[in-house]
Amino acid sequence: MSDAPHAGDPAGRPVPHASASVSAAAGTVTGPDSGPGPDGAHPYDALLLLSFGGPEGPDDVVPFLENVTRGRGIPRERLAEVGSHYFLFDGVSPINAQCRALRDALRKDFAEHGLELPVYWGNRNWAPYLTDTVREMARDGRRRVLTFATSAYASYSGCRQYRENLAESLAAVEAEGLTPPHLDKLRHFFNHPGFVEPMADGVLAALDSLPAGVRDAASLAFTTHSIPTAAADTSGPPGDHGGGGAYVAQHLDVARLVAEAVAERTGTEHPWELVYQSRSGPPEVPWLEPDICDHLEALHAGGAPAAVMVPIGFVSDHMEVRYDLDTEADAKARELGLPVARSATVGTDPRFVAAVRELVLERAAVERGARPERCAVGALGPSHDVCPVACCPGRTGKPAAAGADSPYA
Ligand SMILES: CC1=C(CCC(=O)O)c2cc3nc(cc4[nH]c(cc5[nH]c(cc1n2)c(C)c5CCC(=O)O)c(CCC(=O)O)c4C)C(CCC(=O)O)=C3C
Ligand SMILES: [Fe+2]
Repeated sequence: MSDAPHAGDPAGRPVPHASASVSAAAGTVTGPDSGPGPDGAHPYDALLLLSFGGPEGPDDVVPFLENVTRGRGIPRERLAEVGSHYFLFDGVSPINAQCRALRDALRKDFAEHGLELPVYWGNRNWAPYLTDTVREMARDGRRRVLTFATSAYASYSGCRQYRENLAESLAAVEAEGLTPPHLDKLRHFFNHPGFVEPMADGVLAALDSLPAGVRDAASLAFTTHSIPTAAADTSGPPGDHGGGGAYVAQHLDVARLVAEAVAERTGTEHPWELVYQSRSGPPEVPWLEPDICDHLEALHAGGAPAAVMVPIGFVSDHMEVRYDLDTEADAKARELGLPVARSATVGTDPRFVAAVRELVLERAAVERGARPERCAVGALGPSHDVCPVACCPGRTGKPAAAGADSPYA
């Protein structure tokens, strides 16, 4: 935080220097555990936690899936299949409970650090719906709101689609005669140490849970949501397009960072690979591969004694993790006789919660004209604050808020 005045830590601990060289391997805490300084989060008057949403009972499942897939060309069989995953869990997705927990953890962290910034929560696909939340913020008189979307990496699905949802909600609230707040969006956080370090800890714990005889030679299978290769190739700003785009490059860097942190702490270099899961869409459309289940087969065939599945694509243990990994991929591994463990997602790890606060304070300082230190680990550097024109393009050219091509300047 170079230009912004620095209040230090109310607990009286020394304030560590925010640095990209902070060792993920040493398990040290991340950037500045900083208080807000006299400007607080000015010019922002609220934080919006924006997420995917999920059903919370059997009657919600079909309407939820209709919301998710409207106009997306998902085959009927795939929908029935995905619906059955939710019914296995009584129609309850874990994601909303996890968002409530994150919202509450953020409120607590902000309060503990003297940051007066209300936290709202809205979803793309299920209640609390984003439009209802934007209306509530308008009624509460919020004028400028910073959005934290629970999606770490660049892609249409993880970035622009959320920005399109923001634009739709702004338009809907405006049409009701209300003045909605101006909305900005935080930079992608994939390479923030508060995201990377808890994942490295998770891998160490998962390795420890494997039988001692197979632990040292276990492979790390870093896994994320598959997307169409065409969407991957155009992910991120135009200059990053092609060859898997920013989406693949960002995941590869996180995987490498976690693998290196694990090697440093165990003294053992585990072989690793980036693989994909939760493929959807018609079979003739190419999506990123290999699939995690095929990868487990290949590992087994190649003589790997064990594997850790590391869900770097997801911030919490929602359905993609509980079903696609803990149920389906786990069954595949059992069938093969391959010992596997699944490492933890960051969830409400205090380092991740603190990272959100740091990102909020960083962006607020930028908007005040300061040049704060921008914490990031790995080779790619901190991501852009404002998505440039043609960043993560969609098929429809819908208006998107919180970017250089936003009609809501
Ligand atoms: C990149 C990415 C993320 C990570 C970034 C982020 O977190 O945003 C993500 C997250 C999630 N995806 C989720 C659920 C679903 N995703 C679907 C469909 C799709 N996801 C896609 C991509 C992503 N998805 C894509 C390209 C499609 C095809 C349809 C389309 O092009 O839009 C479908 C439809 C059925 C199916 O086709 O599988 C469902 C039900 C849930 C909630 C889980 C819960 O309930 O706990 C979460 C967090
Ligand atoms: Fe983007």
